Amino acid sequence: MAYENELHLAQLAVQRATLLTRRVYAAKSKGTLSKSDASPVTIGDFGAQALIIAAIKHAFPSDEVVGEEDADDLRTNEALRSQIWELVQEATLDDAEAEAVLGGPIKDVDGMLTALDAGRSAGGAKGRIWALDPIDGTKGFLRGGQYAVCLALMVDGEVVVGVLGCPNLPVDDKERLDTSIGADQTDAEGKGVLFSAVLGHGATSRPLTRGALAEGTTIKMKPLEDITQATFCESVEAGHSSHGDQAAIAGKLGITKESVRMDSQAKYASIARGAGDLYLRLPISKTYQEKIWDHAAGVVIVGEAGGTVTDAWGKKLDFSIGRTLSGNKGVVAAPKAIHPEVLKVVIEVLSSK
Ligand SMILES: Nc1ncnc2c1ncn2[C@@H]1O[C@H](COP(=O)(O)O)[C@@H](O)[C@H]1OP(=O)(O)O
Ligand SMILES: [Mg+2]
Repeated sequence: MAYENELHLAQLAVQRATLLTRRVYAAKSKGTLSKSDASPVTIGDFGAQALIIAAIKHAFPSDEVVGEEDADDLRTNEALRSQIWELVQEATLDDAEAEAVLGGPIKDVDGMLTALDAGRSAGGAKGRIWALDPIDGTKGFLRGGQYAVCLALMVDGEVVVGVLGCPNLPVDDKERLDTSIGADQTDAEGKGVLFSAVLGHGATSRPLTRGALAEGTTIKMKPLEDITQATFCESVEAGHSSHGDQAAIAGKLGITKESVRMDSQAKYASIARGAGDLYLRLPISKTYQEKIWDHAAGVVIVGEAGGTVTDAWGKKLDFSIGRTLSGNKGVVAAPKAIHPEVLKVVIEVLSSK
């Protein structure tokens, strides 16, 4: 299979980093996250980004990375730096082979800072560039709801590999799909899902483990014969997409079920495995540009599970422009067969404003 080594590296790197974020949340819940006064999101973000970039640079030294964070804050904040260094050192997988693929633990503090700083790529249309969001859905992370550790590889501007670590999604998609799953979160095994896809080679999911990867299962979007029976996903945050426009679109499509609101790219993952059908993200701000790391992994996973993802005007999401999706507005994700019908209504609603 194409990109087999990249996929394996990405899966293990995301798994190791996701476990770190879960440990941060557990420490926050227990009140033992006291060393610096930084928010748990900041701590998790830095730790996860350092771990993932260190692994990428070990395996593919000349690849670039577009990451959300850099090391500036850590260079000036000693308490934060040592807290994150401690966490990063402890974050090893329980499997020597997996650790060897990742290059083992980061060697020293400088190595951690160098890894963080390697996320400054400007992106673009040429070469191999990874897009990384160490904690997507920060609000979800803080409320013990959905969040995701997101990593994708783009080659010449096209997303070819995507991996999402969703530690608070139920392993069994028949379980309820809501946002109150992580309230009693620990870093114990038995919760969470790792999703992945390679362009042209399908999408899979597997339970999140602490060691070697669990066996993967192919995922597919739910075949939807009657659009009025659809379940649509949207952001929890009303400031991130227009709940009003999305309700109007659902109404025009004859959808009567209430939307499922969740944070992060867990929405892409959920519809890809058939726990929901549509994802609507209608722009609310005229100026906000979506970031590539907020969509790259989710888009290839939905595409490989039988879906189509475009922006709100039907354009393909263009990951080749730089760090943002400056050529696009909004997101419409749906099973291939019904995407045109959904898009028609989206455009009607947007045009009538
Ligand atoms: N005005 C906005 N419109 C759309 N997305 C936004 C906006 N402001 C922030 N975001 C991004 O939405 C993502 C979360 O989306 P969701 O609501 O689906 O969980 C975050 O990565 C967040 O970026 P940031 O992390 O820079 O705040
Ligand atoms: Mg994000």
